[in-house]
Amino acid sequence: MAKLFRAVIMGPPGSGKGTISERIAQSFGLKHLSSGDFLRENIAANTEAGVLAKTYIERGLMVPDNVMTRLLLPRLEEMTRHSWLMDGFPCTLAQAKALNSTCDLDLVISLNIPYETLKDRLSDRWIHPASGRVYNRGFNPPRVQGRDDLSGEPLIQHDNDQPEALVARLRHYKDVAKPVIDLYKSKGILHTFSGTETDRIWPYINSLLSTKIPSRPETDTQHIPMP
Ligand SMILES: Nc1nc2c(ncn2[C@@H]2O[C@H](COP(=O)(O)OP(=O)(O)OP(=O)(O)O)[C@@H](O)[C@H]2O)c(=O)[nH]1
Ligand SMILES: Nc1ncnc2c1ncn2[C@@H]1O[C@H](COP(=O)(O)OP(=O)(O)O)[C@@H](O)[C@H]1O
Repeated sequence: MAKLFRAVIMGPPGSGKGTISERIAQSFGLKHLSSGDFLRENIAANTEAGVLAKTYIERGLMVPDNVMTRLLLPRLEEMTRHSWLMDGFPCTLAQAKALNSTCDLDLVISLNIPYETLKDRLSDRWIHPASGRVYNRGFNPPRVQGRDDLSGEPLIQHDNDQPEALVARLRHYKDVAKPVIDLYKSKGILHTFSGTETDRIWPYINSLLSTKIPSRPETDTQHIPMP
């Protein structure tokens, strides 16, 4: 069996982690894992961790490190047969250290996007809450305005995507991400991409990954379901 590939994508809110992760998953057949999706699944299933996490998310707070690691690390340990790309975890140094003790990462992608760009994107971000599907009126609009493409259900905007809340979220991201980025830099696995447009950044990420993972064969395009 080919060697498994394990990668993490980091970046401030709105930097395009979700958008780029989907492209990586499609092009290279990695499983796209998202901390936000794991949390939403646990909340929907009323698990102990989900009930606890909900109380933080509802208040716009980060979920405590021990809840995140208890939730995610066992799921990652189970993934012995698939290469994966994790989006949204680790967020803090404590999470990164816990992940380190569970697995060896091959690569970390860090997105470096100017504040003005983030502000513009997020103030125009529309979300389908049930699935986490994300739209942007200019970049990837829904087929019918205000409606999810697959379910037809209404799209919503997050209060914390508005400029006032965004400044605080970005400051917080910078503070907590810095030691994580430094850790991965010191391990020699950090690759930083800067720019204002996902479509301009993507070719660089694509060619970096092409040197590390074989491209997905044309015929093998089916979606791999979550375990
Ligand atoms: N205009 C524009 N919008 C983009 C571009 N790339 C992504 N977006 C949109 O910007 C918003 C944020 O992108 P996401 O992929 O959700 O970013 P994220 O880093 O996962 O964000 P968080 O989930 O908040 O951490 C979405 O509405 C995207 O559709 C781009 O190059 N240009
Ligand atoms: N690694 C993490 N550590 C702590 N909390 C997290 C983590 N990932 C996600 N969360 C929590 O889950 C919420 C939803 O995450 P996500 O879907 O990535 O969206 P966003 O960051 O855009 O709100 C976050 O606002 C945060 O409260």
